[in-house]
Amino acid sequence: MSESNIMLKVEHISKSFENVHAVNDLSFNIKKGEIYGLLGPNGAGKTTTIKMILGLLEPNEGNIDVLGLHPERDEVELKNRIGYVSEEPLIYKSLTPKELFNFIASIRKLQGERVSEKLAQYLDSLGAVEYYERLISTLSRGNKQKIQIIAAILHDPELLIMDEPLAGLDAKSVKVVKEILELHTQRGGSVLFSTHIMEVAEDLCDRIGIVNQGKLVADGTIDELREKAQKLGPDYDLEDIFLKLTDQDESVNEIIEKLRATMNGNHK
Ligand SMILES: Nc1ncnc2c1ncn2[C@@H]1O[C@H](COP(=O)(O)OP(=O)(O)OP(=O)(O)O)[C@@H](O)[C@H]1O
Repeated sequence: MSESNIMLKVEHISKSFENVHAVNDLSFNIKKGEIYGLLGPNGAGKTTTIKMILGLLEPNEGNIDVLGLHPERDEVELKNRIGYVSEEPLIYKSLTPKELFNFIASIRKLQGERVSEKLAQYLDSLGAVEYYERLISTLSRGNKQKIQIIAAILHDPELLIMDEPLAGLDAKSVKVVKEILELHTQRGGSVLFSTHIMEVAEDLCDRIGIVNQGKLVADGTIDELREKAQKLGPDYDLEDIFLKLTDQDESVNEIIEKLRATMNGNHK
């Protein structure tokens, strides 16, 4: 694949907060039409990585190239060409979805029948029509998340960046969002998303980067990671390799044993 097909290039980035090494020498890239998942346990450094890609945090070291742009220097152009779904859907609480989409349409200069048709279709597919004119602050977490997803994708961004996008969504909405992402990549769009759930990454991603303690401990297609897992033993699957690479395999059993011992002790 040629260089021009690389939509995001992250090279050796690091970020520390006082004495916490949140991200440590992390590199990966995303190609055109690809869904790339950053998979890691809580606190692995996924959100910090995403914030550096968006220019919301400055890396201490390393380089980031997003669609040929610099995250901080080219902030305005970047905003027009990417879509972002944050971990916490807290934006524009004092508006209704209708007001929010009117606002987005005006700042992004989105007009015409095609945009209205797409918006109506997204709202309908995600069951959001019924709360279209209710204040966003009064919506449930999952319903706020749906509005945030539509807001991020309505302008057909070349790169969609999503931090735990399926958290809080019901099964039907998860299916619809997956379909929206598939259609987005079929049209040549790319997606970066973070998750701590292996099944979500396996189901959705063309490639996965496994992150642990700020480092990329594995990177590859599902098949490549599956091959890696099988090298560990005949019964190893993707979940096993994820748990092993993120040091969660043995520690969880120890934690459960200690928990049981303490709780049972308390009842004596
Ligand atoms: N502003 C900050 N100040 C201090 N430490 C921070 C800050 N932001 C993140 N960290 C620390 O950096 C590490 C990585 O956090 P980050 O939010 O990137 O992880 P994550 O992989 O997104 O986790 P989760 O799945 O729980 O959202 C954690 O130890 C976190 O406490």
